[in-house]
Amino acid sequence: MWHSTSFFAGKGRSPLLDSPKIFRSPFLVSQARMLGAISKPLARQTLFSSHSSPLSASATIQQAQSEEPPLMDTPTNHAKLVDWVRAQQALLEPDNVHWCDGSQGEYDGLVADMVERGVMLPLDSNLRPGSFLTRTDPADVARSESSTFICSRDQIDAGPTNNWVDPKEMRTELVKSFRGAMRGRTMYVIPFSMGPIGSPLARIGVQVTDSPFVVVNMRIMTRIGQSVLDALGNDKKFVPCVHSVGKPLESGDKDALWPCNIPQRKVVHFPESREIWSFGSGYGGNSLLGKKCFALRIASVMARDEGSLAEHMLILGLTAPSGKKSYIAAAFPSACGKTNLAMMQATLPGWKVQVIGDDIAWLRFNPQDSRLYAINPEAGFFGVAPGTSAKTNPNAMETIRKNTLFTNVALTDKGDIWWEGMTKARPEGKVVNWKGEIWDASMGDQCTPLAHPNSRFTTPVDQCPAKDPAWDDPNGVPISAIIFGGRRETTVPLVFQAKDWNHGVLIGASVASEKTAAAEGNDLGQLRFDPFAMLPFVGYNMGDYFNHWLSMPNRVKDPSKLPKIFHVNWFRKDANGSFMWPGFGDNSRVLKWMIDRLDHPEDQSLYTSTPIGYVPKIGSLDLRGIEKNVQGGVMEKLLEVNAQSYLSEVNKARDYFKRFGDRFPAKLTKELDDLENRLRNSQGI
Ligand SMILES: Nc1nc2c(ncn2[C@@H]2O[C@H](COP(=O)(O)OP(=O)(O)OP(=O)(O)O)[C@@H](O)[C@H]2O)c(=O)[nH]1
Ligand SMILES: O=C([O-])CC(=O)C(=O)O
Ligand SMILES: [Mn+2]
Repeated sequence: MWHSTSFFAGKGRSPLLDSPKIFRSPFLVSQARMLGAISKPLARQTLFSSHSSPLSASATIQQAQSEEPPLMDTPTNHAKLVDWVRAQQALLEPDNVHWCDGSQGEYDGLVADMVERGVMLPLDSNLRPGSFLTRTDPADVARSESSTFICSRDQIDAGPTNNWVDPKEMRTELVKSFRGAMRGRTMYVIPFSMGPIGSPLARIGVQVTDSPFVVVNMRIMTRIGQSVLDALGNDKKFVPCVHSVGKPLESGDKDALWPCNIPQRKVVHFPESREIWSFGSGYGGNSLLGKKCFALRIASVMARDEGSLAEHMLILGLTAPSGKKSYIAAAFPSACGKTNLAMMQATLPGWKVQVIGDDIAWLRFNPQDSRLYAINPEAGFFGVAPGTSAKTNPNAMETIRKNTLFTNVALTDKGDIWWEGMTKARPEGKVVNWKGEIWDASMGDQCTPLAHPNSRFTTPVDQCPAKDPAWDDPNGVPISAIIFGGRRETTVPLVFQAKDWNHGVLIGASVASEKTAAAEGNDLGQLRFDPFAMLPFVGYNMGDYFNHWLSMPNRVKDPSKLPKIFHVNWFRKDANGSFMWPGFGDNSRVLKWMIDRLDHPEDQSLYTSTPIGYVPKIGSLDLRGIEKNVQGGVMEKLLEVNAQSYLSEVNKARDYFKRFGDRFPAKLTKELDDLENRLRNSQGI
């Protein structure tokens, strides 16, 4: 039963611990077996000296020759993988090595251990079964863009938007940081698949980590374990990923609840050898290496080389009242509404939205039908908690009812979670905020916000009541429309459509947004360019990335089948600072307009042609049921295109694009010139 006092002590006794299941956990058995199998034959010194540096050994992983035959007891006969794991063991010097099999027993065992140590707090088993709260170190709460590096051989290939360090120098620095980094800890080996196992669009990675918290999160966010090793066979390629919290334990040291090493934190990518090294942070975007590091930074490089795309996009299935289904992908910067749009409960009668993915899309052309097919490489949602409520996102609320890992949210005295925006009023009674401070109503605004603005939930897609039947279709779904968007208080209308593909690429390249809490920094709310919502995630020169997008029409037999491109802005504000558009489920009205445009491209009652693209005629948006919210000129304002303001946008964009030098495509300069001319003509200047 629930005892609130145990929470406030920070060491809730898990209902799991009372279950004899834990003590018979197959995890412990398998761990013992693996430890014996792996660590015994490996004398650290011999191994270490057998490679001049395990880092350079892994750099040449594709050519590496195994110097010893694969050990019979490893769960794989993939010689290069075994060799690589041994090299990491030699470098990192963990006390134990555990190959993750991905089983429920393994997960339960790791969770039980973290509960016992107070790292994870079990929530009330009736209110929130199988769910836990973790509080991170207050300095480790978001992606750290200043310590994220793309270490291409030549600096120009990382481009002006990425941090770059010479790869040789970086490798020397990494050896310094990583040598002995796992002393006193267990090294977990996580084989993971991005995309349904066996899908032609899926790719495999193997992450070693000393964080059991990362293991349990990876099990929700990706497909992990033995089935992945089976898919890898004896010689298929994998992306090697090394992660350490960067806090080795010497004997007698007491471990921190959230070990990390902020001063030395770095998230490093080697695009040519397709490797990832992350040190010092346990926060999701820095430590779940399948997500931003692999599925975007490394995968964008692979996509460039293969003629496909790896994008920071949600994928949704939209069903019209006629039953006709379309799939839409949308790129918005971090914390700008992807999860909400993907899980939306449409307020427009007869329309239904279902989710395929909420953050990342891998897209590839099918030569047979010239259409772009997308998969969600992930298996879970790592969603922003604040603002999520039964009103704004009922599907998310239903998804997180059970088996969910919460990070940096507030804890109520009922043993449930809370965050700003979940309910209008704060919970009654005592609440522990994300820093562990106790708050009650008598304290007013102290200890606020109660949940960190970038607090998150980790939860399986499979639990989402709005999951699309094709969400894990190994062949992906055909995309009809691509949407770009950002958080813009002014200037940018609710929705407009690109005139053609190249104009659409300019629209993607010009995405700008007010900064959110998803990345660290003191510049919250400031406008920054975030091309394609990929600024922190492109693994190569962004100028080349623009070119790659421009090349898409040449890659298909029938370019008329390319998705149509749109831009949206849910975040326009009025003079009082309130959002003008109701947003959330009402965004279905904008999706419907897009489908109307696709179905009836010649119907002039649907749009006005403006210098920035096609904007809806007011009457063409279905506003039944929300007329009151948008009366008194609100719709006119939301759809207004102010040429003066847009000319100043063009100037800012021109200035921003200068940094790409001769890697900036001439075709985009032409698009920008054309846009400027259209705006000037409309003004008679
Ligand atoms: N006003 C308004 N706010 C929205 C809308 N959609 C989402 N938000 C808010 O924007 C914040 C972030 O939304 P998410 O859907 O989690 O953003 P995301 O793009 O998935 O974020 P990442 O996971 O960081 O990539 C939340 O606080 C939402 O409540 C909308 O249509 N209107
Ligand atoms: O990567 C993360 O930490 C979370 C996320 O989705 C984003 O920031 O876009
Ligand atoms: Mn994201």
